[in-house]
Amino acid sequence: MGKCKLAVCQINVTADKRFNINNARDVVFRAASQGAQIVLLPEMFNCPYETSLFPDYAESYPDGETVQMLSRVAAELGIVLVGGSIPERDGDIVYNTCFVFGQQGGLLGRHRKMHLFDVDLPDLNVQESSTLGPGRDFTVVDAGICKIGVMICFDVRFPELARLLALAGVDMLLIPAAFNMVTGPAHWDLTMRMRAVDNQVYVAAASPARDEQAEYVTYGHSMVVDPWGTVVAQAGTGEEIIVAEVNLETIREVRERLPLLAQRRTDLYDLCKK
Ligand SMILES: O=C(O)CCC(=O)C(=O)O
Repeated sequence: MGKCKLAVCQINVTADKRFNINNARDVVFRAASQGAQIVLLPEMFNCPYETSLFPDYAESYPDGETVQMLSRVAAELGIVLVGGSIPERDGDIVYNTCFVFGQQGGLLGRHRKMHLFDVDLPDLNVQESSTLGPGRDFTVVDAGICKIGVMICFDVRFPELARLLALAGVDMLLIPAAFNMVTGPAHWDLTMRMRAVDNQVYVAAASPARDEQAEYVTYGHSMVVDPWGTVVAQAGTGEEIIVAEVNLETIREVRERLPLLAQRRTDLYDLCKK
């Protein structure tokens, strides 16, 4: 069973789309120079996280400048690039989409955020569905060295999705995300670690760096969690690359000693039968 190096890039995101694209490119180069074979970028890395701005920053596949950059950089560096997310326009609908490119620059997968972040909390009202449409497809990417399941931010709160991806055989859940100063301190570590423990997979989440002046202040603290739930790497709040080794043997060992997936009582779980 194999090992690989995963880099999670916590990057600055500004109102300047061109800056964001160039900065992401530079940071991915730095991550690859540290030996990373798989590189993960944050949610909405080419656009401030403001629902009203998503349509203005949106672009289409394959002609958009951000996706073109991601494909070129993946090929140039010979890495698997899990390109965070960007607003993607398809006809009349804008999606919150993660494009994954392979070592030759080809598209390996595309995840459109399934669960839109519509919440009304004290000090936080976000209605993604005011400008975005929800995705419908599960995204499992065969990256050669390992199988990757992709979820975007709020998707992580739905254990069903992570479980379906685990049952489909993924070794890691890669999550472009942008928690905030209300839900981040309360739930970021807990949720990421829980999805790893539930499913005995690696979990990595990439956040934009924190900008205190932004309308939506992101939490930061990008992290990598191993299948035992241990946080093996974690960023602070500024721009930072964290690198971790992913060891597929660790997944096998944890599952052998604590066989959660095998001990599920699927014979009892169908409530409709009662
Ligand atoms: O689930 C959360 O607390 C944050 C979700 C979020 O920020 C998002 O989905 O963009």
